[in-house]
Amino acid sequence: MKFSASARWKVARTHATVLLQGESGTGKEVAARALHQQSDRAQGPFVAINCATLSENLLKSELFGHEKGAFTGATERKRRRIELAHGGTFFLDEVGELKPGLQARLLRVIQERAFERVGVTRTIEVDVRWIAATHRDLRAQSSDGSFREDLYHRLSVFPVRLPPLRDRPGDILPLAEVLLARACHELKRPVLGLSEAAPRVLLGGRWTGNIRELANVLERAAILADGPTLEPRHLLMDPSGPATPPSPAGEDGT
Ligand SMILES: Nc1ncnc2c1ncn2[C@@H]1O[C@H](COP(=O)(O)OP(=O)(O)OP(=O)(O)O)[C@@H](O)[C@H]1O
Repeated sequence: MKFSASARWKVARTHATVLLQGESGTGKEVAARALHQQSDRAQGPFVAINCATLSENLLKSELFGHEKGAFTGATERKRRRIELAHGGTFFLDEVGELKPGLQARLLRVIQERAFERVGVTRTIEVDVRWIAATHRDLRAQSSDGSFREDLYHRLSVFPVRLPPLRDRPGDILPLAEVLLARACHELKRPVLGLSEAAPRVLLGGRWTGNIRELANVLERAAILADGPTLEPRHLLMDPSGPATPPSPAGEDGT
């Protein structure tokens, strides 16, 4: 399913659940924050959790919190992230990594807009807008049984695919300018300009790490460049990734 850019901004203003799909580094978290900022919840909290980095138990406790005495070591009541997101947006990153038990609990929260803290039966109502992201094919996962089909349908009310950078070469240079300015700003140095030869090198990259890789290359370049201009020799690309054509001798000033 493909939606135009204007359709994507229409959905930002709604409460609809959005599923962002794309390779690592394509900007899923940036898109989730932008959707939140464009919504009428912008003044509310934006709470994120990465489902791939925590163990199942820790993730359960982080998401739902627990009541004092719910298990050994639970010495005090903990409000956790779903409660903290009340009135705002909850961003579930790498949702395809959720284990089946947590998938079931999450489905209940999304369907019933309420949940129970670990250790209590009293339900807590929450008003949360859900945005989920994954680098996996969640539809395929739901077909092969590794992801609940009902949860997949709940999450993919409005699916948005973020294409890899190599499939949108027209975005490379505009993004490079923004990322270079950001890197220079962080390094507290005047913003560098691109030399005449630098765009060819940037456009020749494979960018398997997508925008994140582009940002890293430009940050390194901003550290290395000592004049006002960024030259091809400052662009240290990952040798396993880019397919940069060799530059004619002397073109980059080396
Ligand atoms: N539109 C954009 N403009 C400027 N920078 C961007 C844009 N999109 C992404 N970036 C930058 O690219 C990097 C990766 O973005 P982000 O973390 O959103 O990607 P992701 O798809 O969520 O990655 P992962 O799946 O690995 O978590 C970040 O440094 C982010 O600031």
